Formats: sequence, structure tokens, C-alpha cells
Amino acid sequence: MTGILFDDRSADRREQDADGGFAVPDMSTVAVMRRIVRDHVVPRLKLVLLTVLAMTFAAAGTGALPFLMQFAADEIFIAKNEAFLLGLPPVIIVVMVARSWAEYFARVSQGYLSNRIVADLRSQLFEKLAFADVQWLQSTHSGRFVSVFMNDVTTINTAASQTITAVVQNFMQVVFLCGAMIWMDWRLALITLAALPLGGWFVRRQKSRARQSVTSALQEVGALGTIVSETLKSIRVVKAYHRESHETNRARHIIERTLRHMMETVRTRAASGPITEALGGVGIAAAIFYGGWQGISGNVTLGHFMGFMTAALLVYQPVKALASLHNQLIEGTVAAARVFAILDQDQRVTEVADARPLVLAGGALRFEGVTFGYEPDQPVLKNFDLDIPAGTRVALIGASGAGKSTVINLILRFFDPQQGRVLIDGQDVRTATIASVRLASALLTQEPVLFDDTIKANIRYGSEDASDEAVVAAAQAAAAHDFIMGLPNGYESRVGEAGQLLSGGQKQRIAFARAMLRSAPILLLDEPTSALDGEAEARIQEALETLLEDRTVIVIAHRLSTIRKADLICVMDGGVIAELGSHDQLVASGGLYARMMAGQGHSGPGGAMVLVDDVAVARAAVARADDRIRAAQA
Ligand SMILES: Nc1ncnc2c1ncn2[C@@H]1O[C@H](COP(=O)(O)OP(=O)(O)OP(=O)(O)O)[C@@H](O)[C@H]1O
Repeated sequence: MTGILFDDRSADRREQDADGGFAVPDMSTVAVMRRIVRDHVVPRLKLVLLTVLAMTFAAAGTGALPFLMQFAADEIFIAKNEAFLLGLPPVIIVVMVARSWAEYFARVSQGYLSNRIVADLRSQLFEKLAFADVQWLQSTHSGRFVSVFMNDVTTINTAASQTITAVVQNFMQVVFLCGAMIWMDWRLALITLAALPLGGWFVRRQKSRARQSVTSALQEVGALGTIVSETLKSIRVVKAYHRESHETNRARHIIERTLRHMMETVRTRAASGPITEALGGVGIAAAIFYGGWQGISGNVTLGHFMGFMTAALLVYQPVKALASLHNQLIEGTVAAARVFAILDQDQRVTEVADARPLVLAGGALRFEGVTFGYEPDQPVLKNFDLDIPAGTRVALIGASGAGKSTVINLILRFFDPQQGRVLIDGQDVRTATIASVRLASALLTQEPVLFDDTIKANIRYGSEDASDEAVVAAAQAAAAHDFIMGLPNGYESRVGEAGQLLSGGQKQRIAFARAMLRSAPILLLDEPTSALDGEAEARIQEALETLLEDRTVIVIAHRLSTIRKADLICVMDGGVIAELGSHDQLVASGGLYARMMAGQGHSGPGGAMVLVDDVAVARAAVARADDRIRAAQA
């Protein structure tokens, strides 16, 4: 169940499937913007309005500058008005200070808004992932999720923080400055601004190019995330097989492709600069010519001309900024569409409207005519019937791929069968609340799962109300207490990422204590003692026997000793039950089980079943692998 495999698709296959095996629906920029406004801006409308007001004020301050220039020229230099000269500086100072405070407020509130959007999106994404269907999570690359959290959301943040205020601010500046120009001389204004529609057309033309390059770049970053997490998770195998260079090359290809797409984005963004600059140059040249000619003819004053030219020179800066913000907006909306695709993912395993918590008795289990396949047209279980009275210990055995883990997946309702029902204490799991179905069982996997937290928190995982005494009692029962007390911080010691500061056996004992603490009537085990040494196994075996008492136990068994102890042995073959009975009954019947026990094994469609009856054999294999790793590292 825990072998390490790599997603080693060819470069072409990666290109086709670059989004982590997950399609992003094509949402238009407008649709994405509408959703962001609806979900994130409207709920904070007051703050947004205040921000816009502050921006408008700051823009109006800029719009007032040409008039000040005009008055200054006409009143001071031409009319020689001394009172005006004395009064003007304080007015300028007040206007500028008020304008800069308004700008400060606008920037801070904009920063809050964009970071708030990011925080909300990250929380929603995490909740979505935590509650998502196992099937969907397994079929989507983890790198895709990591990159959405880290990269896509950051792209949205950058876009939001740079565009929310900047678009409004620059737009308002354009409006005020154009207004000032039209007010001063509408003919001159028309000449100066004639080039603007051409710039608008150019920016629109760039849109699809920008969308394409941003989408590809974000996809590649997702692929990079996948390869980084995959390589780190599998580092022992990577080194043991001397594949460091191979993995580095795989990463390098993706990094180079990302660079190409990023450069395409950069070029598209940068292109808007020279174009608007050139158009601005044409407009201003025309204005100087026409305005100068009017001046020579005596139709305009020097102040009038200077005021107008100030506005004309100022207006092209925000226009240029708007063009580049348009690209930023596209980057943000492409990233947002990828986030929304995850948030909108439909859930297949859902609760019915009138779902009720399971009423648990002893944890009796029943499979009634269950047909299930991960792909609906490829059934893994076929019309599967199994009745397990409360308190029975069942060993599931069969060839690899026979469907043993699938049985456990259905009891936990990670998936729903296409036909038939799974019942716990007589109640269909589909009519019960999902939480109560999951709480009915404790799961122990072959590879223990620990979180980067303290030992105490790991044991208490899923039983948060348990007292410290109960935690210690569970650890004692799991033969973990002594080694925990030997650690410098005892129960407060941290276990490291995925428990890597502990040995395999120690990790398993912690996981075992966690299961002990949980008072679930059903225990689902994937032969969890295989990582323990002889002495610890003997101690834990005793504890395990206590834990198993009065519980319904389903164990995917690999060891003869475990199989022998089961009340019922269920031999699975090709998605059906080939044989069912106690060890003695099955041996006596002389069928498949008897042949397995005779050491002949069985080659079914999924491969051979392996019985591990000798811990020493397994330990020797692990020691050989470790020697190889040490040799490779040396
Ligand atoms: N998430 C999944 N998506 C698609 N197919 C799956 C998935 N999980 C398992 N399968 C397929 O379903 C079949 C049964 O798998 P299952 O894990 O139940 O077998 P198993 O008997 O537990 O095997 P093993 O002993 O090797 O762990 C296999 O053919 C496997 O390839």
C-alpha cells in the first residue's frame, strides 16, 4: 500500500496534462471579477467606499495642480498680484498634505482588502481540501494544490493590491485631468487625447496573449510543486537508486518552460509602455503645435497654455499605468479562475438532507450486494456480500489488487458503492452523518501517519477531550510510554514532519496509542505491527489483544499468525469472496486458502499474495536497503 512511485510522464504528456490532472473551466475576466466583487468586495463595501473616497480626494488634489499653475502664472507673473503670492503657498501645502494623508489611508486599506481576500481564499481552499472527496484528492497532483495556495493566491494578492486602488486612482486622475483639459480648451483637449482610443485597442489585442502565457506559467509552477514534493517525499529511494541528476533534470525542464512563459508575460506587460508613450508623444506634440499657434495668434494666454500642458503631460502617466494594470488584472483573474475551479469542485460523497448520527451498538458490519469501482465501468468489488456480527475479528486476505483496502474505504465512506449498501449496526452509512460514520471506526495503517506536533497531540488526535492521564494510559497500553519518557521533553517532544524524528516502530506505537484512546467499536487495521521489533511487538500484541476485545475488527492480514487468530477469514479474489470461514474450516475444505497455506501462493489477476510470517525476513530486507542508501551516500 505504501510503495513509492513517481509521476514520470513524458514532457509531452506533462504539457497535455499540465494542470495536475485537473481541468480549469474557461471563465471570462468579467465573470471572475464579478465573483470577486460579489464574494469579497461587497461584504466590505463600507471600507471599499471609504478607500475610493480617499483615492478620489487624492486624485482631485492632482487635478487641482494645473489650475494652481494657471493661476500662479497669470496672477503672479502677469498681474503681479502680491496678495495672491502670499496666499498661494499655504494653500498648496494644505492641499498636498491632505492629499498625501488620503493616499496613505487608501494604500493601507487597499493592502488590508487584498490581504483579506487572500486570507479568505486560503481558508476556503483549505476547508475545501479537508472535506473533499478522497477520489478527487488522489487523482489531483499535490503540487497543484500547493501551488494554488502559495502561487496562485499570491498572484491574486499582487493583482488585487496593485489594481484595487490603482485602477480607481488612475482612472479618477484621468477623469479629472481630462475634465480640466476640456474645461480649459476642448479643441486642444480633443487633439491631445485623439490617440487614446488607439491605445485602448492595442491593450485589448494583448489580452488573449497575456491570458495564455499566464495560464501556462501557473500550470508549470504547479508541475514544479509536484516534483519538489514528490522528490522530497521519496528522497531515500531517489538517493538509493542514484536518480538525483534525473530528478534535477526533470525539475530543470519545468523551470525552463516556466521561464519561457514568464518572459512571454513580461514582454506582453512591457509592450504597453512604449506604445502608450509613443501615442502620448504624438498627442503632446500636436497640442504644443496647436496651442503655440493659438498663442502666437493671441487667442490664449501663457498661463492658459501652461496650465493645459501641465494637465496634458500629467494625463499620460495614469493612462500608461492603466494599460499595465490591465495586464496585472488579467494575471490575477487567471489565477482566481484556477482557485475557483477548486472551490467549485463538486463533492460526490455528500450527506443526505435528513442525515442522522449513527446509533452505535457493537459495530456490526454488513455489505449487501455491493458493486463498486473507482472507475464506474471497472468494478473492483462485484455484488459483494459480507456479514460481520459485532465483536467478530475478520482477516481479509487475497492477491494484491483483490480489493481488500477498498472494503475498508467503503466502511469509512471514503467512496459510495455504485450498487448495494454498506451497513453499520443495521444503518446504511449513506443515511447517516459522515462524521458519525468516521467516528465509528479507528484506522491503523501499515505506514503510521503522524503530524508535526508533540507526541501528546499526536496521541490525542481525534480524541481531543481525553485527559492527560488517559493519554498516558493509552501510551502504556501501546508499549510507547517508556520510550516517550526517555525523550528529553517526554510527551511534549515534537515528532518532526510526518514523524521523521522517530523510528518506524516508535511511530507505529504512537499511532497505536491514538487508536487505543479512541473508543470506536470498529477497528480497521492494515497489519500495523509489521514495523515493530520482536520485543515491542510481543508487548504491543498483548495490548492489541485487549484493544481487540469486544470490538469488530477488520484486518488486512499478511501474517499467518494474524490470520490464524481471526474468527473469520475472507479470501478475496477478483472482487468477490472466494472463500469464507475459520482457519480450520478453510484448510479442511482444501481450496484456495489451503493451497496458500501449503506455500503454493496464488497468482490471481492482481499478482501474487505474500504472507510475511517471519519478521526477521522483513527486517533483513530493510537493513539491506539501508546499507545501499549508506553506500550511495558515501
Ligand atoms: N483511488 C483509486 N483510483 C483508482 N483505482 C484504484 C484506486 N485505489 C485502488 N484502485 C484499484 O482498485 C483495485 C483494488 O485496490 P485495493 O487497494 O483495494 O487492493 P488491495 O487488495 O488492498 O491491494 P494490496 O494488497 O496490494 O494493497 C486495484 O486494481 C487498484 O489498482
